[in-house]
Amino acid sequence: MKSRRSLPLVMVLSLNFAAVYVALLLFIARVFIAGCSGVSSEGSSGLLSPYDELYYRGVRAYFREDWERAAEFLEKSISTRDKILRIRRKCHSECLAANDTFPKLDKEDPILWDMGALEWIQLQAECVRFCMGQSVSPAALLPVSSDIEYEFSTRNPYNYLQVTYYKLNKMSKAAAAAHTFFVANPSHLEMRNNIEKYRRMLGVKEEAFQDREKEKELHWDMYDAAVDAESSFNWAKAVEKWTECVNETLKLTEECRAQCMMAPHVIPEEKNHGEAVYEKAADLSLSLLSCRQMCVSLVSTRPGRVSALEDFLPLQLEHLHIAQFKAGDLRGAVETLRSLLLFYPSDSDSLKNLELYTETVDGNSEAQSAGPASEIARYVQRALQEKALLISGLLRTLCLNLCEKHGGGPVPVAGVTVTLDDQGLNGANRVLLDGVLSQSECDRVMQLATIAASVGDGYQGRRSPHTPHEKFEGLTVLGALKTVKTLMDSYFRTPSSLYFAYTHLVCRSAIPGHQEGRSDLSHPVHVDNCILEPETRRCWREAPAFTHRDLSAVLYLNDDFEGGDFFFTDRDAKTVTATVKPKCGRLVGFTSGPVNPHGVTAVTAGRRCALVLWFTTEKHHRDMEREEAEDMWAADGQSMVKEEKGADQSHVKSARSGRSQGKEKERGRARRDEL
Ligand SMILES: O=C(O)CCC(=O)C(=O)O
Ligand SMILES: [Fe+2]
Repeated sequence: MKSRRSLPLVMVLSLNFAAVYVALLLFIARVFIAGCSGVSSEGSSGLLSPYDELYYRGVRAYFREDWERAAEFLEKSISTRDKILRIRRKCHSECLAANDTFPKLDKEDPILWDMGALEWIQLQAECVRFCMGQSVSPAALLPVSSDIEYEFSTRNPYNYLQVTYYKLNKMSKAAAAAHTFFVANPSHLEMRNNIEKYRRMLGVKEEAFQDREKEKELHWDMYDAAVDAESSFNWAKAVEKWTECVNETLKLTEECRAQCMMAPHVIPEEKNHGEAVYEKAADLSLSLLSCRQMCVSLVSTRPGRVSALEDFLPLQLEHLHIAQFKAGDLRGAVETLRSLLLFYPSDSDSLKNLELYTETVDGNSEAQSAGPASEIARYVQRALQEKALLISGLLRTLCLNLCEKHGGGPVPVAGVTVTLDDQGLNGANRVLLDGVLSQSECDRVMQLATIAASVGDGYQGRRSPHTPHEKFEGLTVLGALKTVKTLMDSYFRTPSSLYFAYTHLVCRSAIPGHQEGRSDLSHPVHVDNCILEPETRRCWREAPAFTHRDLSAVLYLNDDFEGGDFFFTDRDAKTVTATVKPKCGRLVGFTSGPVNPHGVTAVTAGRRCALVLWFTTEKHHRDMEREEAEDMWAADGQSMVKEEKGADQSHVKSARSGRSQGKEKERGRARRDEL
């Protein structure tokens, strides 16, 4: 007998331990969260244990070099996973039969569809969970980590098993494990060498080199057999093998899709958050649909290959109808061709073939009346429907972010009127409101700016960051301006809750004696939530821009100055599309993104003051400082505003200053500590 010691065993000892380790930590957390400390590897309750736990036990035993235990647990993890997947498949079909009214997309009201889909998903998931609960322990019902899924999908358990069986001197089992791993990892050189060595070992027969996962990939064998039969013109056999292959492919795809139901779909909790639930419902149904779509490429990818065989099912149908025609099964050929036409209804080759077949069978009414195979018809119908839903869902999600028309909602505050809308302002998602503040309110806020300036606000006496011809003062105003939020919320019909992101009062004063021949702007053209690149007309939604800003509002306080017009431009930052003359109580509101580049012309005389507000839909970006100040104000019922000392010009620099974003956050934190 040849020596076994020559087999190098370093190969798998270095195998993905890091990944396993990370996944192990995740698993421990999962068990901890599930509170199921007493999971028995044997499943003492008679229920199946979590296969990831069994796998970790196996891996731990492996690294302890406890080979008996390693083999036991690794094998158990593989067989338990198979059982659980089978049960899930069975439960899925049973539940589908009981809950088979998948919602149809309502084009008029996609939100209703999402809610319908959400309800359907929940019902189905609940049914599957209950069904599986009969044979699977509660811990094993929880989704496993993606690391573990990756381990199994790359057949890594067989990598461990190969060494384990070698150590246990079970060479045939080691050879099978090596082969099984190698099928999915054909460029693994060490495993190739190992297989060579096993082959040279006495006592290891050729049959030992079996693919233990073959059952899950039977369609590839059928596929290869069908191609073989075709090349030897054995049409009857080709028909048989292509038929088997089509059926197996459908079965595997359905099996894969059934698993999507259990992917970690989190049901929205914030029921009271109105529209946020709709968005989550949309996300949820989208993630389910994309998981199901992914199955098509998974099933069309040979083990060990990276890319899928394109159009796998139509390709098989194409081969099948030709084989059927050649074998003289005209009825079958017509039926298959009709199935193929479901995928590509206007494919000219298929239509010509159909014509040819029908001519050939002229008078054979039985063949003529053949329709598509019902199973394929169902499959295609559903796949197309899901694809349409997926595409419309993705478009809708994109649209919510990019192209949805905002604006046009009511302005529910007495005395406030819409002066100009999108049309009047010659753009999208813009509004000009008047009457938001009364003259006395404007005066009061203006006084604050004056007080702040006299007590030495951080901006006082400084040159404007944008132009040396103006003095620049700024101060944060907290507490007030809920009205602005109400107006913005209502007019722009924001789909989710709005939060104040940042609010401040900005005054720009002309410096006498510096106004000759000015050609600069008080505030250069910019976009509030991205970095505008006028040359390319692109806007980079990345740091240092305040990317979380969704809506912008500027509330003007006075008009006793010269210049200082607010204006919108095109993305070239040059073509002015609308101009707004500030005055007390006038509010210009707009979405903070690239459809609304804007700037301020030079203030050439006097002092121009405005409250500038930004809103976000991202809760974690809300202005804590403002909320806390508001709470304080509510508690002592005194001042409505809180002056902020040491404010710097970073706020008005908006998207262009790298420092400013960090500072805004930093200051937010510092202030909270002080409060
Ligand atoms: O003061 C204005 O009119 C506009 C200010 C502005 O666009 C900004 O601060 O980002
Ligand atoms: Fe701005």
